[in-house]
Amino acid sequence: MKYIIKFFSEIAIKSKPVRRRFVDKLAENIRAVLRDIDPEVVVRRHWDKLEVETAAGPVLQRQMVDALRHVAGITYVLEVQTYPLGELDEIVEHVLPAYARRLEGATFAVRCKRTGDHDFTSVEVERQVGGALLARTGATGVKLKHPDVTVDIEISKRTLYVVGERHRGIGGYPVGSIGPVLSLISGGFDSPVASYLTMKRGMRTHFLFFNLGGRDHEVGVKEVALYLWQKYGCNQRVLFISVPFEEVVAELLTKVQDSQMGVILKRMMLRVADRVAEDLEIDALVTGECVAQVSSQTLRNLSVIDEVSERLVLRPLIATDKEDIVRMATDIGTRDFAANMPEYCGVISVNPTTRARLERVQHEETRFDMAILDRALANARQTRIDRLAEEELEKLEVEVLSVPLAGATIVDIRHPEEEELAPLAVHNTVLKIPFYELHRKAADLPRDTTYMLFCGKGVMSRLHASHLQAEGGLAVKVYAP
Ligand SMILES: Nc1ncnc2c1ncn2[C@@H]1O[C@H](COP(=O)(O)OP(=O)(O)OP(=O)(O)O)[C@@H](O)[C@H]1O
Repeated sequence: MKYIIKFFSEIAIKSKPVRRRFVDKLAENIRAVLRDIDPEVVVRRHWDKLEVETAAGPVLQRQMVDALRHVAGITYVLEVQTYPLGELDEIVEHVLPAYARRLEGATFAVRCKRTGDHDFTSVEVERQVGGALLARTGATGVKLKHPDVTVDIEISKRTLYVVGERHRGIGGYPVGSIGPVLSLISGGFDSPVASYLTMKRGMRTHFLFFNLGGRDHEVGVKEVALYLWQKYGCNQRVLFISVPFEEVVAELLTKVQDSQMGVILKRMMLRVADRVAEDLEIDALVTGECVAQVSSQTLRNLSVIDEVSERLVLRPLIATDKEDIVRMATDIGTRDFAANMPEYCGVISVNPTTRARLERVQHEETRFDMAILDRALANARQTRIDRLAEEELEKLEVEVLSVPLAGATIVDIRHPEEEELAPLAVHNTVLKIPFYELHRKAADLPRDTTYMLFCGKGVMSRLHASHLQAEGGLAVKVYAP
């Protein structure tokens, strides 16, 4: 099977060298994503498109299309058949089998895109193919505006491309083609969506989490970061950095006026983020803040917060309605994480200020022992995101087996969409509990059996297994075939 990858539309206005750089990056990302599914996959570069060729079977093909639909920088993935270009009537013979079934009872229009020198025009191809399809299929008629089916043909020099299914991509820029950012992620609805948007716009997005107290919260945030990276990150190397902030919280609770606490906590986060970013040579920070979403998210407060950072603070969601954010979270698959995120201890003012005054805030901060920030930074844990699970495993002994144990119950923790694409074929009893529900449902699982967690790549399952084991009570192993 061949696929044609249509670029993001903004590429049309780029200079030649910039265009080449973006296209190279996109090709590299596509290779990185598809190699996991088909190591033999071939990706070819053309000026106006990329071509992907695979000899994999239909199940893997579906997985490949699904993966491509989440690679930033792609507007369309077209399934195509290619033929050496012959005469006009030969074109008809190639198009007919690809469209006959879909045209049954439908209106259609033929669209032909042609590059190279030929002794016919695109319009002539459209007329000839259209006439033949009308005469030889069950189509009800030609309709140039809003047809039920568009018959897509491309002719490039001596090659004919007959386009079958067309899948919409997410658009944006290839991840890694724009500079890196450090995203402050807290696992609610907003910050994962903000991180997705920076990834989609081509920024290599590293994750920074402040642990305010609560292992469950940390595991939950790691999971959502890992999910975003696996689905949209194109295997780019990124870091997950976890900074212990319990001591900061304790200091704030004892030293700072209640109404100023929220703003000061965010200033403490930005101070640390700024230093982490400096070390990593990252120019911008990202947060999920949105003006007026909660009463303390005022422009005044945000500018007082920003005052401590030397770096640009990007807020991709600043003017987005909450319902649109939730819709985006649903579309990208992070909604369920947010809805199931374990409660965590935060610094919540009973009556937060909405008009922070810089002098007042600075005065409050004189009582705060800034050495605590140095300690938090010194104790930060920085892990390559693809190694998160190994790091968790180092802390605990969780057995990883490549074959299921007789009598064990396999828990398939993949996202339902992923599970549907490649159902698990084992003889054991299989429970389907998506990872975002596992924590909640684990409490009700009978204790008299061994559970083997399974996920596509073996990362999420390791992360969860060590977490469940740490909580005690369940006999858990990892099934990683
Ligand atoms: N514990 C944390 N670790 C990292 N970043 C955080 C943390 N808490 C808040 N932030 C950052 O500050 C922003 C605003 O914080 P706020 O408390 O309003 O977020 P939230 O409601 O906890 O979570 P979210 O923004 O993910 O919905 C977040 O979007 C996130 O970028």
